[in-house]
Amino acid sequence: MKIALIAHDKKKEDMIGFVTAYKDIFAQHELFATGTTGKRIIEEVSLPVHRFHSGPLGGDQEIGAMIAKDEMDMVLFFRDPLTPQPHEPDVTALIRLADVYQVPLATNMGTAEVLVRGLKGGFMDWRKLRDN
Ligand SMILES: O=C(CO)COP(=O)(O)O
Repeated sequence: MKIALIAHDKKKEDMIGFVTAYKDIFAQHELFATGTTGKRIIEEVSLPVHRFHSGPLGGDQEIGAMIAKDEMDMVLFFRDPLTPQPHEPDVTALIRLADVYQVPLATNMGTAEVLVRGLKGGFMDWRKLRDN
């Protein structure tokens, strides 16, 4: 599966801890990330990650483009709801596209945990349901 990993600055420690905790699962999938999030995962968790631009420079939109092409299977986006983001429209657009295409999207660690465990269990039939 293709999984996008994105974390706002104040959530990056959480993302590193989360990916480390579930490294055995993530290692079996193809990982994509916005620039700084991806760099930290590569350096601190030692997993291969395809890095896009940093979020404020278009990374969210690049991941959104993959969603629009039906090339992304899951998005784990640890948002910081307490800090204004200069690229808030891009963040909103990414979440909107996930809803348009019904791609599983977590915006916090609690939901991400359920999705990743679901991934391990093979609970990924949403395309079959969506495309009926
Ligand atoms: O801003 C982001 C998502 O909106 C994340 O971007 P970085 O991973 O480059 O910090």
